[in-house]
Amino acid sequence: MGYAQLVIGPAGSGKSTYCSSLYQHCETLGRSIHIVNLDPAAENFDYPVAMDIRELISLDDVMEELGLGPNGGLIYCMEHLEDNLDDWLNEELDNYLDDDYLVFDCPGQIELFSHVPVLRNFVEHLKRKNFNVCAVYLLDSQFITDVTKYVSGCMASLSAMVQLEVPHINILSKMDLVTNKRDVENYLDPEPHHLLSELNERMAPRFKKLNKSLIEVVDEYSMVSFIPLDLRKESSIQYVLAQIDNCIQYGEDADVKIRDFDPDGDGDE
Ligand SMILES: Nc1nc2c(ncn2[C@@H]2O[C@H](COP(=O)(O)OP(=O)(O)OP(=O)(O)O)[C@@H](O)[C@H]2O)c(=O)[nH]1
Ligand SMILES: [Mg+2]
Repeated sequence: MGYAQLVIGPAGSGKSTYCSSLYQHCETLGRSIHIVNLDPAAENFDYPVAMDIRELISLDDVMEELGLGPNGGLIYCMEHLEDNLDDWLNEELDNYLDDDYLVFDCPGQIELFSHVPVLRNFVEHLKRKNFNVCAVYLLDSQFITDVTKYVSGCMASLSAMVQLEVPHINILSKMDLVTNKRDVENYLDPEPHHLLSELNERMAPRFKKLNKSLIEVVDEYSMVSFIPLDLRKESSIQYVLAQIDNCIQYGEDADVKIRDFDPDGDGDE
């Protein structure tokens, strides 16, 4: 059984920074973790890259040879990855052991988890390879400065959740940029009524019915809950990681192993 986090979220929401902080955190703990770059456009990394999509395909080549723009080029690269799950990805995964923990740093283009099936097929593939997978959706804390932004961020997260069908954790990133902590409280686990009245206040009266439906959708999926992440604090990273580990049952199996392991070798329990 392997373990995997798929780190997704809008462009610039802090996915790669989260990955590198997570790597450092685990390194301090002496815990093994491997970060995989799935962004064919990424150039600089603050973490050791365990696997790299750029070894399979380069965005620059695609743009140049096929005359595609950056976003079309990215979709092309990701579809190429999809076509190569059985060979390239499997070969790469063969380098890892059963218990390994992989973190996939994804590109930020929203279409990858809204309407293109690439990531879904990627996740399905990992599941078939016996990985417990969790989607980790990062939303920039600046989204809470405006309720309309916040709701659109929630909808994007929801569409990822519906598309991917794996356990899903929402994180509010860049908490160091939030000056008024009380503002945040209202958005971590918000009251639907509260959100609705704020939306109504913010938007023209003719949107009232739409607002109500939107909030109902978000509420019915009961997914609007965010864990705040402040990368300056080890305790914050630790808390987020514990929630994710719990979600993919990491550690539970390890406990079983430790219990099953009989150091005396006499077989008595
Ligand atoms: N203040 C602050 N800035 C952050 C934090 N995390 C990321 N940033 C900044 O936000 C910008 C984007 O961060 P990235 O980690 O590259 O975001 P990303 O989600 O990987 O971006 P894409 O891969 O392009 O979608 C960078 O300038 C980071 O320095 C944080 O916790 N606090
Ligand atoms: Mg990135």
